[in-house]
Amino acid sequence: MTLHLPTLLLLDICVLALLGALMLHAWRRSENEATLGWMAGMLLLASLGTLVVSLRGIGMDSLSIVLGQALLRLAAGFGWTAMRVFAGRRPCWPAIVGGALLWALLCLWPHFMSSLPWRVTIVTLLTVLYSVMAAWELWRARRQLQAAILPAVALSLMHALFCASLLLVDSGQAIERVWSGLDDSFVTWRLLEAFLFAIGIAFVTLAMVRERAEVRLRAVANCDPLTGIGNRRAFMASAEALLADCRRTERPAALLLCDLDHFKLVNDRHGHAMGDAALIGFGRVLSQSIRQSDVCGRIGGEEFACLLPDANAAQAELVAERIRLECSELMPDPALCFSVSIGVAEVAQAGYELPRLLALADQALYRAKANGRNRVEHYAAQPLPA
Ligand SMILES: Nc1nc2c(ncn2[C@@H]2O[C@H](COP(=O)(O)OP(=O)(O)OP(=O)(O)O)[C@@H](O)[C@H]2O)c(=O)[nH]1
Repeated sequence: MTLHLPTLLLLDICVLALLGALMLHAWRRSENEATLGWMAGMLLLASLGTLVVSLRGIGMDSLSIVLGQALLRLAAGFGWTAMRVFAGRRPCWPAIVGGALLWALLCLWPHFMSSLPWRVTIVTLLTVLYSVMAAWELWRARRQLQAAILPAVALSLMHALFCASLLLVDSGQAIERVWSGLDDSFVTWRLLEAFLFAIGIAFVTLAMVRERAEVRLRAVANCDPLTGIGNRRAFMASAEALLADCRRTERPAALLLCDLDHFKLVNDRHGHAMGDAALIGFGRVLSQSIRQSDVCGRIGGEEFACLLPDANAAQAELVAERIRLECSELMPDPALCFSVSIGVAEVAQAGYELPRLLALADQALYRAKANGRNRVEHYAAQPLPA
């Protein structure tokens, strides 16, 4: 099959420009997510570079060769930087413009300018280099990227491989034939591959940016902004899932309901900033006192909850006692009498229903408050104190 080169060039220029404009729009809408800005730059530069390259043959050969290829190398530098900033690294300007500069400098050398194999070799090597660098930027940061990066890595490596293999079989002879008037499908296939790569990498980048934004939004929606531990919504969802797992595997579980004592006094006497610091400190004590398999959260103003799988009431009371003791050491001023009351309930009494477990733990908490605060009580089916 032979593709019509002028049609392909026109399509390439228009589609890249359109994609670049759409990417620019996505960049502005995403509150300036830098990856999209660099990707928009890559697409627009690629469109412009292709336009300048296509001017060859109408009396502007030198301009087309030097400027067109320099713009395309700059586009490759922008594409690499899009992946680099997505991976959390800063743009490196010398390397971004390095490819285009090297190209322009080599073009000052008449022997290089007159040698098509040399020109094609350098252009291809620079493309391969930027593509491999883009894949490497993503791969080295893969554990913290919170998005599926494999499509982008695979696309970049396939692009590099394709260009490298063309270099091995051609070294510019096909281009010579095309521009001297002979039709050759070889160059059109190369152009088509670059075109498809640009479209593919643009969509894959959009998907990566979107996926990461969703993961971050979900984390924000589930996190209590003051203490940094889970909020009520996150606690309820995780605890429900954990309880369902315990029910399925017939494991015990216990729930701790913690309420800071006389917290209104802390705020009234020492100000809200001190109250906030106490809440932050308690959140830290709580998350450090439990195992990784447990879940905890701030479920109200000064109310916190923990679900402990594989623990009965006696084991849960030990954990609660540890939390209570650590809490009493939180405040530097002993006059503050900063303490916590904790109610404990277990699934042996409440069953595997979270609302029932919370209700029984709440009754135990009420008993702890009524019996003088700064203590741990577990649920007992006795009448509550008045
Ligand atoms: N600083 C601060 N205070 C909060 C926050 N959320 C809730 N509070 C305060 O926590 C206090 C809770 O007071 P109460 O419900 O009367 O309970 P308490 O004073 O702890 O008394 P007991 O629970 O009976 O020991 C209120 O003064 C709330 O304003 C917060 O995010 N920061």
